Amino acid sequence: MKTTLIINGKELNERNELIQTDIYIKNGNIQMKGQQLQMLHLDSDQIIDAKGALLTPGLVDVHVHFREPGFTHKETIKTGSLSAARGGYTTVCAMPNLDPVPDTVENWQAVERIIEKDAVVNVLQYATITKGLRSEELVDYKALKEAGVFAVTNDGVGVQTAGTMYLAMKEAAKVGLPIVAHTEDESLLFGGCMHHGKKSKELNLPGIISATESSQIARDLLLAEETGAHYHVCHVSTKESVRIIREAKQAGIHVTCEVCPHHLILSEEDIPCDDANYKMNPPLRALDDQAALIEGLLDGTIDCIATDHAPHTTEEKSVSMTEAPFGIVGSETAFSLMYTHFVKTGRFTLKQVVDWMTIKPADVFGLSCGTLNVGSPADIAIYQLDKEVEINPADFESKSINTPFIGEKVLAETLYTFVNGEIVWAKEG
Ligand SMILES: NC(=O)N[C@@H](CC(=O)O)C(=O)O
Ligand SMILES: [Zn+2]
Ligand SMILES: [Zn+2]
Repeated sequence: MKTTLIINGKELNERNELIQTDIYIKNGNIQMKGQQLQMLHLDSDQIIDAKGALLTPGLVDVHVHFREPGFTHKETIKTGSLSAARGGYTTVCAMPNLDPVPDTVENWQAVERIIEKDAVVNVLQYATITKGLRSEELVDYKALKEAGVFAVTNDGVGVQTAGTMYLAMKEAAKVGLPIVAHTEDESLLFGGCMHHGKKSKELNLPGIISATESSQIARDLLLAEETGAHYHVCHVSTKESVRIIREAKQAGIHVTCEVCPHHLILSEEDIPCDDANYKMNPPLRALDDQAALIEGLLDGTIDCIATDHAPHTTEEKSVSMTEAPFGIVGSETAFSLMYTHFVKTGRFTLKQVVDWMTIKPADVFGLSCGTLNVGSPADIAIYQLDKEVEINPADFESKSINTPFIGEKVLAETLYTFVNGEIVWAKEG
């Protein structure tokens, strides 16, 4: 195993100050941290000069779609994990809307084997809440938990019946599995492809009302209260969702939630025309929703930031929003976009953004990652904060390029990503 010395890095302290830091990596762990470690003449196989760049814990993304097995023309575990690495992510949680669906120990272990073989970052694979993602039969939570599953979700579809969700929470709670929910009441969908509001009227496209999401969260919060389950809400997008989650937290219900960079940065007003690269589920909402998400992060109602990296082919995305699949890629641009839009503009501190993308998501599921503490695995991202680069699909590691942010100039470029002390991604040159 290699030993590595990273010199001339800058690490954030608790007061959001950048402190000169060197990191010495041995046996895959952070062995030592401090200033002028070079003076100690440690034995090191390689020295990486960070040249004043930012060192953060490797980012943690609790919501990605890697499409393998089943949809490998969109992404694979290999390309998805490389894409995560390029964004500075070192631990990601992969959604189970796959084929075959990981709804049994056997199917879940089959995905695990591909992860073991191909993933360049740590990938935790979700199992499902129900068989085949249908709101009918529960999966065997006890067997899945014993096999090593950390949480279950039907992401991509909502659990449509309250009875199924109630039983799922009751059974999952017994074995300590969090229920992670994509909340969408299909009876309130009415064929919508974007937020029901100003823009859907302007473009004359069918809208999705906010209650399609929030009413199912309301139902589930009460079921979580009843059952004591840990209930985590995916990609919160409406002001009503934020409000009821805030109230639920105050009432002591065990609820956590995530928000995506695109819902923080964009609103329906930013959709220029019928362009499917602006189509994702949940959709870009109104300006007051966007404001509520930002406020929700700031007051702790929203726990963390997750990308919902959802690759689809260019062909699938070159049709009308009414026809195209929902979803945009996000792993490679998340940190740069958050830094550029929120830190550079003074709306969030760098420390807040880093925490929401590292230790906070790790804490939601009790994962032992997301820090640069001595003794922890050397999962590290190095970012050059001050250089502007254009988001260019030619640079993407992902198989897919479906994002509305192409062509945007952003700061905070990833220079290196380390997982267990090994470089898994490095900027060329
Ligand atoms: N977010 C999306 O718009 N799409 C996701 C499914 C999901 O996360 O709901 C996908 O799998 O493509
Ligand atoms: Zn979803
Ligand atoms: Zn998703």
